[in-house]
Amino acid sequence: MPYEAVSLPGKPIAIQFGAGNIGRGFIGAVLSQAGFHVVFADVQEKIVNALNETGRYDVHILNGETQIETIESVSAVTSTDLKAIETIAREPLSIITTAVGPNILPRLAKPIAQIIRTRMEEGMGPINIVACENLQNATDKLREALESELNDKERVYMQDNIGFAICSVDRIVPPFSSDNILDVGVEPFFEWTVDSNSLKKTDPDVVINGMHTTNNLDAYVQRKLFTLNTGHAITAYLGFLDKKDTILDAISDDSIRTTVTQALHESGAALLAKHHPFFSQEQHEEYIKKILKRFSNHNLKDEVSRVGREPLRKLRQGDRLLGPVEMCRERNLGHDTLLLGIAAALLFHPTGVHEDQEANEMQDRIQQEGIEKVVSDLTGWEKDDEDLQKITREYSRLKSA
Ligand SMILES: NC(=O)C1=CN([C@@H]2O[C@H](COP(=O)(O)OP(=O)(O)OC[C@H]3O[C@@H](n4cnc5c(N)ncnc54)[C@H](O)[C@@H]3O)[C@@H](O)[C@H]2O)C=CC1
Ligand SMILES: O=P(O)(O)OC[C@H]1O[C@](O)(CO)[C@@H](O)[C@@H]1O
Repeated sequence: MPYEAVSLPGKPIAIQFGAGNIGRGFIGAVLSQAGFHVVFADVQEKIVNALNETGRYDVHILNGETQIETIESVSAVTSTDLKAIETIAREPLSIITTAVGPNILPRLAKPIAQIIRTRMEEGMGPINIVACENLQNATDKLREALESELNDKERVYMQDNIGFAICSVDRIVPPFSSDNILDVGVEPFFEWTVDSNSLKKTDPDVVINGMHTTNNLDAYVQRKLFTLNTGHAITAYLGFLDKKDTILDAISDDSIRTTVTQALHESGAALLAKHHPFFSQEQHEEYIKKILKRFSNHNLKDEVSRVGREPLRKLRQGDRLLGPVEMCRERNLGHDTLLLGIAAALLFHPTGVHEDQEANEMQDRIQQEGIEKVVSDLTGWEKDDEDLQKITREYSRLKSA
């Protein structure tokens, strides 16, 4: 179905790339509730058509009661349809957000470059781009991909007119089953924190309720990634080894809960050392408790296979597993439980419907090259590094358990 201009008098437009769980369940919903008409750009035709046919969907807040928020004033385009993308670029656009996954993000360079090009040709003013992905500096990575799509003149326009704001995005939105393919199920908690220093003033200029801005973004990003995501990943990997299906099953196991709590205290000590006085020991203790409570939400069916997905990405330097370990190493702080979490990640290998391409690739590499070489490549450490040896010992122990 061809895209038609939205042209809603007085209504600013937001484009949300990715109409998946976070796109519909969090960022798109916040933007719609803040007064935007939200155009989702996705590659799934079924979702694009359904959004255009109904122009609304329901967000089910999974808190044990029936609480539904209806999200209205939404439509959609196919993200590869550059003609449609060009049409939206001419509208009163003020923000572009993404939630497609870190590995897909560079593919958005083409459609977003089209938007920038069109706006330059039309002499249009500033807009902001915020990549909402579980990846440190995701927005910067998108900007780098855009730079290679644009010519010199377009790059200058981009520098002057496009705000690239890094953010931290926190809401657990697992897949949800419902008669309506557009409906999503979300946990009640949400926190979207955006770097205020990078945002440009747009016309129309909109205050976005639900989007918190700060000039200390680094601390927010690392606190979230190295606590929520670190704890979630270790729960998933230990749960997988213990044949648990869901995060709830895994975190309800005393032994797994104790290990995850210990890992979060190791990571927490490094976060406090780095970011004090941004948050205090007491505040961080509360933050950890709250996260463990969120993992224990009986109304979420969040499978360990989803939370553990793409283990090689999660094992990259600076991500949720090696990131806190590096912070501990730099400060001489204990991190043995985090190393155990890494060993568990290296054994992640779901099969059947949950089969994971990266997990398969990781297992093939371990089989062909040996565990020491793989850990050395992932971490950048020498084979005789004490921590590398600890990981391989834990790996062998868990493997034979
Ligand atoms: N689900 C969650 O609870 C959270 C996810 N995140 C992050 O949000 C991002 C998205 O995750 P989910 O929403 O869970 O994934 P998802 O798989 O539910 O959604 C991704 C969407 O992107 C679409 N997509 C794929 N290629 C595309 C392209 N070329 N152009 C436009 N759309 C495309 C897919 O069709 C899908 O609808 C990831 O970076 C994830 O780490 C962050 C916080 C929470
Ligand atoms: O989306 P990723 O990076 O694969 O990791 C799954 C993670 O994303 C989340 O869905 C939300 O932060 C967490 O539930 C989980 O830690």
